[in-house]
Amino acid sequence: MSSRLYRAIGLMSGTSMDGIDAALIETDGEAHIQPLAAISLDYDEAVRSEIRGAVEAALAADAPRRGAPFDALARRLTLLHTEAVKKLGEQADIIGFHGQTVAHRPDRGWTWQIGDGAVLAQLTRIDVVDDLRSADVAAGGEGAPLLPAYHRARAEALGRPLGVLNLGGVGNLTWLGDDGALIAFDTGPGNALIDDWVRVMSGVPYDDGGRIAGAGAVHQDVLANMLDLEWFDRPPPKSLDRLDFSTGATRGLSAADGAATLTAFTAETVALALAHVPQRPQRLLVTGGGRHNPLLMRMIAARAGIDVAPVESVGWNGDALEAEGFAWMAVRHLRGLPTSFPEISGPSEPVIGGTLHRA
Ligand SMILES: Nc1ncnc2c1ncn2[C@@H]1O[C@H](COP(=O)(O)OP(=O)(O)OP(=O)(O)O)[C@@H](O)[C@H]1O
Ligand SMILES: CC(=O)N[C@H]1[C@@H]2OC[C@@H](O2)[C@@H](O)[C@@H]1O[C@H](C)C(=O)O
Repeated sequence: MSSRLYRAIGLMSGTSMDGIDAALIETDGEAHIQPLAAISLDYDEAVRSEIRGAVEAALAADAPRRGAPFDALARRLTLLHTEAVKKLGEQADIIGFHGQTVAHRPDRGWTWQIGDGAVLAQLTRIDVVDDLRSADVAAGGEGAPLLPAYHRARAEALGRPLGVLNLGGVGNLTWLGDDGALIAFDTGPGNALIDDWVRVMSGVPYDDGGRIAGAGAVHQDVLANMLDLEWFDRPPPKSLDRLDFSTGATRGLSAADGAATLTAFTAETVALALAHVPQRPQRLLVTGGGRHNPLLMRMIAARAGIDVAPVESVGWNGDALEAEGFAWMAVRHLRGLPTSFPEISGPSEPVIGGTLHRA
């Protein structure tokens, strides 16, 4: 018997803090997945800087808490997510609302995304599932990454072994073996360090096309120092907070050399990640904003010794994939199906994540 199909909207505002991706899919929360529409809504600089402030304030927190600066920002972000739903302009049965991560501390027993699901449900008149990570952490998981389960569902017909690499603010890898095995974990900074560096050194939000780094030279000594970290050897499951890595090691370099060195570092973290999988993937499909950086893509191919291609090469939309994944998870929540898994984020058993807010 076939399951009911839902029209589901997913809303993702990632660790790059650049805006909201919204996607509409038709799905049963299992193998039937039909992407229908997608839009992005960029944050203006005032919102970005407010989020950066909250992320820094959250660093010192012992636990998620209310109060300044989080409550005002949460209200503002909820309104912007409502706007994103309006911009998408589609009716839906359910919204999967990720929220803006301000801190991710599974080692302290919590992960913290802000945004108010109950208010979003009232304003959009659509039921909302939010807080999709906390139950996983409560069950002993990392709370991230979650998307690999969606990659598995989307990649059913693709050849194995296969790698899917997300280059957002933070990077994460999904490895699908030919025997049905799956290994997934955060790899290191995606674009976060490159973004942080060029914002301070060149006054731009990101290194468009890798052009700043392309004019510089990689400082091998600095790179070697940055790579000398026990974290890379640690077996999965593992996940990262956006601020777990910093640009401190490149201080003193020119804008171009620093960008080149941080781009090489990011590529090396992918090569190191591939050491954790038992078979080299036939190819690495790249999603997230980093696939728009040709220098980063070339460096990954060279340093990891692997064919690299954007996910568009298999017909996926790399700007919408995360939002689609949270739409799919919201439907799984409604159907009582798990949204996170021991082989991915490491909970003791499959977990149904999320909190449902009725419109
Ligand atoms: N044309 C481009 N050239 C270089 N880099 C780009 C380009 N376009 C986007 N990016 C990079 O992609 C980033 C945004 O990526 P994405 O939207 O996948 O992040 P996210 O959704 O916040 O990530 P996360 O997976 O951490 O949640 C930008 O901050 C920038 O670094
Ligand atoms: C805590 C948090 O927001 N983590 C994000 C972040 O961005 C990329 C990487 O770090 C990944 O672990 C996760 O997002 C994706 C969507 C995931 O859960 O699969």
